[in-house]
Formats: sequence, structure tokens, C-alpha cells
Amino acid sequence: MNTLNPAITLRNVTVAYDRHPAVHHVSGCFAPGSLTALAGPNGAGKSTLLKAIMEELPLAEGSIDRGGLSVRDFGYLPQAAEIDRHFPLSVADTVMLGAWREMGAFGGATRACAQRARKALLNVGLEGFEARPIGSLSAGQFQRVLFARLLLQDARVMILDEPFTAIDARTTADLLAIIRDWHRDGRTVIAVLHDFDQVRSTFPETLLLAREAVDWGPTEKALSAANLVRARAMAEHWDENAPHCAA
Ligand SMILES: Nc1ncnc2c1ncn2[C@@H]1O[C@H](COP(=O)(O)OP(=O)(O)OP(=O)(O)O)[C@@H](O)[C@H]1O
Repeated sequence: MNTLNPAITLRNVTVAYDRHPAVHHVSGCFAPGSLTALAGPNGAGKSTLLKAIMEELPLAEGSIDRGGLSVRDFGYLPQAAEIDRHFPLSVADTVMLGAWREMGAFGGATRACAQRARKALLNVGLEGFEARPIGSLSAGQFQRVLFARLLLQDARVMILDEPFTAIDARTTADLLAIIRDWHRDGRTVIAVLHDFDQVRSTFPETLLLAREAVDWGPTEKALSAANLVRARAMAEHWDENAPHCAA
């Protein structure tokens, strides 16, 4: 992995659907090599913010500085519900998609790449699953495959949207260990999480979002009782039809 790691800086980021803001005036910086949980109530704008960072949604206002990297340099795990598992792809092919840049558009899988895919599958506990169609996997096994794909992609920035939803404790522990390894390697990791115990045990930084940033900094401070009460109160008063910048 290239050790030159960029900061991702948000300046007054506002994202709206049909002119109704889902993320409002968020500013701050994911420092190089930081490990940040993105937390907040349902509808707080967490997925929306990740999609904006990944350029899947346009900004209504503000800017995002990716430190000279393109989103194609980022590893991205969308929410499970957004991933189509009906493609007739094998586990090995799915993992090797993580190396598409090395393979080129028509290059096909190199032997080295297939070897790395096997190693990545070993790392996520799926040795021997190479030929299985992805449609036949359990939710937890499929999540392991997606982590193997990220391992192959070897990106300096990893963006994960609810990586542990509907995943059992054993798989969650294994995948959290991979996230800790990424952090030790100096990668920048941002993950949407709902389990505050997981956040407190593994994520040094937290952005607590309730459409606006309630707090962004060291996890213990960001997830203080007062901040959580504030985030919940903000969620109770959301007006889904509020116009852009009414707040
Ligand atoms: N495609 C869309 N069109 C219109 N509104 C949307 C769309 N996607 C999300 N929203 C709205 O934007 C707001 C933020 O949604 P988002 O999915 O970003 O929240 P979240 O914090 O990720 O929530 P959760 O914890 O429930 O996954 C919600 O009010 C949601 O209804």
C-alpha cells in the first residue's frame, strides 16, 4: 500500500433530495489514518453523507476535498440492501473485482491476482469457497466475501456503510479485526455503525450526525450522554418537508 494518505475534508457539506436537506452544513476533517465511526439516529443522513463522499450524490452546497485522490481510489462497501446478489458470479470472481484496476478492462484475472484472491478469502475465513455462486452464500459469508474484495483492492481509504447489520457476533469480531488491521496499516477508515459498544471499543473518533454534525472528535466525548440526548431530540423534530436551509 502507498503510505501517502490524504485527509478527507468536508466544507459546509449539504446534500438534499428534491431540495429537502438530508445532510446540513457539515464541516470537518477525516485525518489521514483516522478510524472514524459515523453514528446517529435513523434518517440522520449517514448513508447520504457516505454517498456524497463517494460522488454518488451531488452536493447542494459546500465541497469535499479528497486530498488529490479520486473516489476510484476508495474502497466502498454500500449497505447490504443495495447490493445485487443475483449476478451469476462466483466467490472468486467477486473478490477479484477488487483488483479490476490492475487487470484492466479486458485483461482478465492474472495468476497473481487469483493467488491474492485466494489469500484474501483465507484471511476472511472462506478458504475453499472460491467456486461457490455468491447467491448461495449466507448474509455473513457474503459480507466476508465483500471484505475479501476490499482486501484485494488494497485502498488507502475504506468507506463502510453498516458493515455488521444482520451479521453474527463471530463474523463481526473477525471483520472488526480486519478494520483494526487497516487502522494499524495507516489507512483511513469511515464506518456507519449503530452499536455504540462496537464504536467505543474500536473507533477512536466519531462523527455523531443528526443531519447536522452534533459532534465530531474523540469517541467518548462525541458519544456523551448529552450529545446522544441532543441527537435524539433533533431527530424528533425533523420536518421531512423542510426546504433547503430552513434550519
Ligand atoms: N433516494 C432518496 N430520496 C429521497 N429521500 C431520501 C433518499 N434516500 C434517503 N432519503 C432521506 O434522507 C434522509 C437521510 O437518509 P439516510 O439513508 O442518509 O439516513 P441514515 O442516517 O443512513 O439512516 P439509517 O440509520 O436508517 O440507515 C432520510 O429522511 C431519508 O428518508
